[in-house]
Amino acid sequence: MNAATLPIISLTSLDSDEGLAHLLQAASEVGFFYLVDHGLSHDAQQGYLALSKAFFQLSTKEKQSVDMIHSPHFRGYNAMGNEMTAGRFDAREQFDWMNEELALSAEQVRYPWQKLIGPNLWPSAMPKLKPTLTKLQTKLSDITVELLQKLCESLGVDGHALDHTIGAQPYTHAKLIRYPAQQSPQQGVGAHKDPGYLTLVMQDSQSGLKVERGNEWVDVAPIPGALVVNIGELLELASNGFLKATNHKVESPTQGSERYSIAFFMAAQLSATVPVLSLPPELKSRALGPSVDPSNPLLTDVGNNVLKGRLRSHPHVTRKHYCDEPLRHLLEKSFAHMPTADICDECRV
Ligand SMILES: O=C(O)CCC(=O)C(=O)O
Ligand SMILES: [Fe+2]
Repeated sequence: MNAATLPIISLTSLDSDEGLAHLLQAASEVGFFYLVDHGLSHDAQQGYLALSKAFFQLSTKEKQSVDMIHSPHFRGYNAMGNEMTAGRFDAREQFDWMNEELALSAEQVRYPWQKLIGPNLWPSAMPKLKPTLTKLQTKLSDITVELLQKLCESLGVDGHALDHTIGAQPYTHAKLIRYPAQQSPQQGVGAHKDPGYLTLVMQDSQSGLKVERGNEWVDVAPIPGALVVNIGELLELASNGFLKATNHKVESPTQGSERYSIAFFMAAQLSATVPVLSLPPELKSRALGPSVDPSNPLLTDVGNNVLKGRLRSHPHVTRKHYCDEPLRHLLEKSFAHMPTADICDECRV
């Protein structure tokens, strides 16, 4: 499969039954597609990617001033070698931001996922980063909310069937990402599924993103102006496995040219539990349940499903902020059904 055969969906085509049928096919058979006519122009995307490049060109000291190690809320900068996927280090540096919020006090934290709530870290050396990325977050959030409603319609349920899990605004998490060129192909990010409802990826002109199809890894080559969409674990759960959260990974570039991307993850509110939608009979009989992987159980309680990924991806942040009592005990309760040390090998949760 290549760029020509990965489905291309126009957001403005989704008012018609034909458009919805095309969407349903892409989301259920592939779990990955290109989105066009979404309102974020190619030039605007290039502007955001250029800003991202400028961020990564800041001095090490400036980037370290917003290092994620300072944030129990998993926000900020990660240098190369600070992220693990599928038990191996990823060859990428990145800057993460989420909904801008106030942190809860220690007494208010009853569940470990509540530690995800908090402020972002913004570098003082780049004052325009905060307003620009906040604007992008709003735009991408609006696109995903509209797309989620269209996916519900395509499944034959009320377009607003999942709105109550989102409330006034979804949980959003975004990353600026730089994959430096390597001597030989390396794990830019290892094979994984995304935890939320939907992910949007903006890519520069450098390939590297690959999606699993059968036993093959196929390229998701950049198409100018198109956003890449993939289905996350929460949507696989809500559709009882009818829609697929597909494994994907990024291979580092090798020919002297680095790769930039921006990934945007949209989920229900962290406090929500994702319902299983009542699909019409013709789809219900083909929804065979979500995938079962003992090392990666899909959790309908959104906060835990999101936290599971963050704790495993950034073990240095986990060790610094989550391994001491009383949080360690709460973590153990939240993930009691998972194998020991699957979340954190330091505190053995
Ligand atoms: O950089 C990309 O193209 C995709 C990144 C990704 O899959 C992720 O961060 O979850
Ligand atoms: Fe991903």
